[in-house]
Parts: sequence; C-alpha cells; structure tokens
Amino acid sequence: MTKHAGFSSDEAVAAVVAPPPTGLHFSPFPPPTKAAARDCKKLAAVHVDITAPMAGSWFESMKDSSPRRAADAEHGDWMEKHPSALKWFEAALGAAKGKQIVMFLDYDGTLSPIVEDPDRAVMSEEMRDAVRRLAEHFPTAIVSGRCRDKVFNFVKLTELYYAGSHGMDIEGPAKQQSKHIKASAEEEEAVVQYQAGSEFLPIIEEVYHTLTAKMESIPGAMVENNKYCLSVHFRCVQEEEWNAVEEEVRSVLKEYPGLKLTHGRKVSIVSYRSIIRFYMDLGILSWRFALHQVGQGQGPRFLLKSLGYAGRSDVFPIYIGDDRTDEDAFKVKEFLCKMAKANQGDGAAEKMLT
Ligand SMILES: O=P(O)(O)OC[C@H]1O[C@H](O[C@H]2O[C@H](CO)[C@@H](O)[C@H](O)[C@H]2O)[C@H](O)[C@@H](O)[C@@H]1O
Repeated sequence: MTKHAGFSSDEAVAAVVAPPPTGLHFSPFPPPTKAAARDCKKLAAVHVDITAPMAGSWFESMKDSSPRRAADAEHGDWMEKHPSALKWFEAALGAAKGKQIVMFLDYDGTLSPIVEDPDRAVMSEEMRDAVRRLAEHFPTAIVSGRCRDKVFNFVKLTELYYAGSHGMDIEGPAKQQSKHIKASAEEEEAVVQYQAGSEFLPIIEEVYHTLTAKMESIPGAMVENNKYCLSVHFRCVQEEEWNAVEEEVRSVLKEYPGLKLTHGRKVSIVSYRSIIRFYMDLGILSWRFALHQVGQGQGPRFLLKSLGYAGRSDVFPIYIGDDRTDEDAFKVKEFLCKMAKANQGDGAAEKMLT
C-alpha cells in the first residue's frame, strides 16, 4: 500500500462510523474486536491528570504513538489492535448504500506525510486532487489540531469545511459554494462559522509564551500556537529528554488547573477542554444521539446541523485519521454506541467524558 495514495496509509487508522446497533437501525459494523472493547473501557483514562505523578507508561505509550512500519512482531501486534478499516471496505460500501456519506478527514499523517518540521507538512497535488474529487460527491470536512488558517493554507480548497483547533474553530464554504447545502436565496452568501471558547484565548496565548521560553533549554523542542490549543512538539528531541519536556509542560500547567493535556504523535497538546469534548462539540460524536434520539446531545452538532443532516437516520459519516486524538474520536464513537444500547441519556455520557 502506498503511504499517501488515495486515503489509505500503512500508518493510518481509519474508522468507519458504525451504523446503529440491532434493534435500533443497524447491526454492528465493523465486527467489534476484543481490543476495541478494551480501548472503550479505557476511555476515561485517555487524558492526562497533570496533578498525578508522571507514570512510567507515559514514555512507552508515547513511543507507541508513532508506530513503526517494519513488519516485526511489535508492529504485527499494533496492527492487530488497530485493524485497517479497509478490511471492511466492501461491507462499508454495503452499509452506506442509500445513505448520505459525510466525510471527516484528519490532516497531518492522513492527507500529508508526517515530517519533522510541522510547517513543512505539505500535501501533494495528487492528494489535493483526490480530496477535491471526493468533495464533489460528498460533504467533506477537514478536522485538525492545527489552527484553521494554517490547515486551510495547506489544503487550499475553498469548497471544504475546516474544523481547526480540534473543532473549536470551524468555517465552511459560503452556502452558494457548497452543492451539498440547500440554502435559501438570502442564505447563499452566508459563510458557515463556529467559534467557541474565545474567552480562553488570552490564557492560551500566555501559556504559549511561557512554554516557548521553557522549551528553549531543550534542543529540538518547539511550541506551535494553534490558537485555541497549543502543541508542544518533541519529534526532534532526543528520547532521553522526552521526560524533561513532559515535566516542564506539567509544571507550567499546574498553574492553570483548567487546562487539559492530551498526547498525539510526539506532541503534547494543551487545550482548555479535553480533545474528546472538542469532538463532542463538533457534532461527529453526538451523531449517535441524533440518530437514536437517546438524548438531546449537548454539543451543537454544528457541522451536521449546517449541512441540514442533524437528526437524520440515513446519514453515514466516515472519519479517517491517524493520530491518538483521532483514536479518541473513534473510542467515543464506540462508547456512545454502548450508551445508546444501554439506553442511557446524553447526561450520563457527558459526565463520563468530562
Ligand atoms: O489531530 P491532528 O490534526 O492530527 O493534529 C495533531 C498534531 O498534528 C501536527 O503534528 C503532527 O504532524 C507534524 C508534521 O508532520 C509532526 O512533526 C508532529 O510530530 C505530529 O505530531 C500538528 O503540527 C500539531 O499541531 C497537531 O497537534
């Protein structure tokens, strides 16, 4: 498999949002694995408690976040736990039949190769063309941890939705530009927009400066300002120094108890809400609630609403991503499915996700 041909990638973990379980609208798809069930149970432990002492497992888990491509036993084990959704491609096609597909694509590591310098994570023309063609057929959103402007500057396709800063900052095409939205004449000029948590911007900015100063003493470490969240990169830091990076980040965050810490691929992400909550707000993950009418879903379900698909049961969202933050999204999806099956309301889900 070519790393960046089409939407497949040896490193990518692609998730196809499962149709509703039996008794509601659909049967489980793809078949749940034991590993997936375990991951689902670990949901509450995904985010880092910065007041807790640094666990030794942090280091191992960080190494795992950039899986090796070599076909060794460790890699085989990783692949077993993270099976490619392409295995179920035919089944996915079948399950999507007659439904409206909505595409959610991660940027780094999915549309662009992982590189040492985040500013050089350029997307190929071939990939841009593939996304362009995809968007001709399905409403398509790019979901990224990067700030929205930055990811737009990489992708440069005006017909897409962009959910930057893990969904805290969303902008869609003017409705007249989107063939997927049925807009009234007055609405045609309107640009779909959503920003949340602007009151936290000064704090994020302050922490950005503090962390940047702290990282100066660690060769290779770098802080990226993604507006609503920050990424502390350590891809270019010697492995022996990774703990130093983590300790510095945690010591700064102790002064800001409201801020959350999440880990991606050789990156520590600082945000004012957990990434899982970002995705809840984005609406991808409230999908099941809309589908099953189990609860009201407290997130704005922004993208789905603006596309006019909220509450519809004939929609088939597909989310493709490669990072641990994307895995959060997949885990929540599994979790919501369980909640739906257990017939518990949104309130319970929200409580467990906070
Ligand atoms: O959720 P994502 O959109 O995947 O955001 C996660 C981080 O992606 C970017 O960092 C990753 O890609 C870089 C360029 O290839 C690489 O150098 C880095 O090690 C990766 O973690 C982005 O630069 C970060 O801001 C995001 O947090």
